[in-house]
Amino acid sequence: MKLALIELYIIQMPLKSPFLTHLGAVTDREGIIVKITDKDGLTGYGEGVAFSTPWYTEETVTTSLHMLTDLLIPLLKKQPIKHPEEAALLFKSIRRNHMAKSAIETALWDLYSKQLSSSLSAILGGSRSEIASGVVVATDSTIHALKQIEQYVEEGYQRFKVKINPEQDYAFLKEIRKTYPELPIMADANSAYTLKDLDRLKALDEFNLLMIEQPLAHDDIIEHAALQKEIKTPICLDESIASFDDARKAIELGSCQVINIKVGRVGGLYEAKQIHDYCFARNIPVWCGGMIEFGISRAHNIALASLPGFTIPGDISASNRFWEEDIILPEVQVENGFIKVPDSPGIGVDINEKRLKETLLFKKSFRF
Ligand SMILES: O=C(O)CCC(=O)c1ccccc1C(=O)O
Ligand SMILES: [Mg+2]
Repeated sequence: MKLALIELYIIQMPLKSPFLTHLGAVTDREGIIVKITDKDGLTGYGEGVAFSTPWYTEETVTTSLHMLTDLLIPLLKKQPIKHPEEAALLFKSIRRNHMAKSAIETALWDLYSKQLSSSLSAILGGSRSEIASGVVVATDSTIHALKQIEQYVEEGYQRFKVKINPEQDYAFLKEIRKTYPELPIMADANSAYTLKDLDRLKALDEFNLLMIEQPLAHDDIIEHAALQKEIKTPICLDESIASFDDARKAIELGSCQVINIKVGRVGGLYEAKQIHDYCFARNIPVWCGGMIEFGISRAHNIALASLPGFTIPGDISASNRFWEEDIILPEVQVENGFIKVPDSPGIGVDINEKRLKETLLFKKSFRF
C-alpha cells in the first residue's frame, strides 16, 4: 500500500452531559486519531476507541499508544502489505489489544478505499445507501431518562437503548413503558447481573424489550446460554464477543440471539466483517455498537452498518448526541431517523483540522 507516514494524535473533549453506567461515569473522552499517508499523498484515518481507564475492556489510551508505537507500527514497517486484511492477519501475532489494532487497521481500510477511489461501504460489500439510527440513554434518573427519550423521539431516532442494573431496572422500565408502550426499546446491563438475579431478569420479560444486552459477566458465554433458556427476551452479547471465534461459539452454545458488533472490540473491520458474514448466513441479526466515539470511528461504523446483515438500528447517533463540535466535516447527521452512507472515496468525511488542533493533547509521527 506504499505507506509513507503514520501520525498519532491524542485528543480530549468533554461530553455534553455525563454518560452514566453502573461501572462509572464518562464525562470527558480521550481518544487516538491515526492518520496514514501513502507515497502519493493520499490519507486514511482511523480511531482508537479505548477509554482513559479499563472499565469497559482491559485496554486504555496509554496501552493503545504503547502497542501502536512499540509493536504495531514497527510490524507494519517491517512487513509491507498490499491489503488491509494482511495487516489484520499480521497483527494476530500479537495477543488481543484489539482497540489498538483496530485504530490502525481501520485507517488502512480508509486509505485502501481511497487508493481505489471507492467508498469504504462499497469495498466492504455494503448494500444500503442509508442506515437506521439508534441512540443510548445513560443516566441514573428516571425523569432525566424520560426527558432524553422525548427529545430523541423528536429527533427521529428509531431504536432506544437504556442502561439498567439491579438498582435501576423493573420500576425504571415500567415508568418508561407507561409513557412509551410501543417504542422500540432495549436494555444494556454491562454485566450488572449474575444468575442469582434470575427472577429479576425474568421479570423484565413483561416489557417486551427488543433485547437485553450483556446481562451477565463480561467474559461469559456459558451462563448466558443458561439464562437464555429461562427468559423470553432475546440476549444480545457485547463485551463477551472479542473475536470471530467468540461469536461462533456463543451462537453454537445458544448464549445469544443477537450480536452487537463493535469494530474496536473485535480488532478491526476484517474481524467485524467475518462476524457479520457468519451471522448473515445463519439469519442471526447484528447491529453496530458505539463507544462514545468521535466522528472518524462513527464514519467507519456507518460504512460497516451498510452491510446487509445489520438489520437492527445500532448505537450510531448524530455527532451532536455527544459533542458540541465533532472532529469531522461534515458531521454525522440523522434525518428522519436515518444517516446517509457516503459514496465518496473511503469513509467519505474530512478531518476538521481546527477542531483537531483545539482538542489535541499530544502528537507523534512515524516515517516509513
Ligand atoms: O452510543 C454510543 O456511542 C455508546 C453506547 C454504549 O452503550 C457504550 C458506550 C461506551 C462503552 C460501552 C457501551 C456499551 O455498548 O456497552
Ligand atoms: Mg453494551
